[in-house]
Amino acid sequence: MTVAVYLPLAEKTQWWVEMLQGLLPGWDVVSMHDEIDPGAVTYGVVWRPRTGDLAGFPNLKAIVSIGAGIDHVLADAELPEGVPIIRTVGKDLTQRMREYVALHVLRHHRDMPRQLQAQAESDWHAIVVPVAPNRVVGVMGLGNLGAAAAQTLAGLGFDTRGWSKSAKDLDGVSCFTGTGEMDAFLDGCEILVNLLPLTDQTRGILNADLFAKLAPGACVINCARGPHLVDADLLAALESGQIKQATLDVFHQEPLPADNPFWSHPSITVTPHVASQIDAGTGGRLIAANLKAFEETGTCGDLADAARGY
Ligand SMILES: NC(=O)C1=CN([C@@H]2O[C@H](COP(=O)(O)OP(=O)(O)OC[C@H]3O[C@@H](n4cnc5c(N)ncnc54)[C@H](OP(=O)(O)O)[C@@H]3O)[C@@H](O)[C@H]2O)C=CC1
Ligand SMILES: O=C(O)C(=O)CO
Repeated sequence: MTVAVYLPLAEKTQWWVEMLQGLLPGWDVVSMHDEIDPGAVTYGVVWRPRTGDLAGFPNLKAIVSIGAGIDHVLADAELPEGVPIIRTVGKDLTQRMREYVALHVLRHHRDMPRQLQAQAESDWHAIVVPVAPNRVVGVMGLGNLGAAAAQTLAGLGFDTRGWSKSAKDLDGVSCFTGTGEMDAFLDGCEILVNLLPLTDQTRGILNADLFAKLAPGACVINCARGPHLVDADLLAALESGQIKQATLDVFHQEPLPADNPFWSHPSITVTPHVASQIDAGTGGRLIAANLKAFEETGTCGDLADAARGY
């Protein structure tokens, strides 16, 4: 078996090649940054593949996304049809996202940005906020990450809501389903967390119309994909006060260009796509396990649905 690996940075790709080679004895693991024999490649392991690379492998059995999302694979305009896509999910990734969401929800809940501003002004400004059960938080997307994040927030005592495409039943979380229940989900929501996959249905979902349905002065945390957000609508909603604060981990263009106004906006916290980053250690083991299972059985537990988009 030959596994061809691609990440935009050649150095990082090499790091994954070495990790996977150690975990897949007897297999060949190569970098797509090097010259390779396209006919030998049976598996592609990719993050943001270059258009046409995967189409150049005539014997491809499956494509592995180095990540939970598969939008970056589906973005390849020449993606070979019908080749299964395996995503990478696991408990370390879920744990990391739980931590990120808890950190930023608590930060907004306790109004830390205002508290830090007071400290900078040597101002003994005691901010009293509602207790968590009186704070409505909502999580969009109740998959591996969203469900875990919502249950973490419920465990902290928040009045927690979740929204997904199909009906869910999660302990401590009020679940809303589909477009029909979206307005009820958003109504009165004070802190909104986005953990949806990027699809044709969800692109641009964080827009002026949605912001207007939240509680006035709500906070928004986007830790899914940059194109979920209409950037100009967020800036306008911050200007009007409808949105008080935002935490953004993902962006239309990554790395976020130095001249992007988000960097210096007083009400925006920027993190560089680190909410739940996969490392070659944990991720490598998950990917190697999926590749071995797929090779032996023709399937594995983490198959994505390309037609659905996630
Ligand atoms: N910033 C970071 O570091 C990371 C970001 N991510 C992002 O997080 C996203 C979510 O990951 P994960 O939890 O594993 O995804 P899953 O595929 O497990 O879950 C997706 C959830 O979104 C729901 N959903 C999809 N489309 C719609 C829609 N149109 N309306 C309502 N709900 C919808 C699904 O509903 P249903 O259950 O009914 O199908 C499901 O509950 C990834 O796609 C990726 O973009 C992932 C990892 C790290
Ligand atoms: O797993 C994903 O989809 C990611 O965005 C990893 O950073």
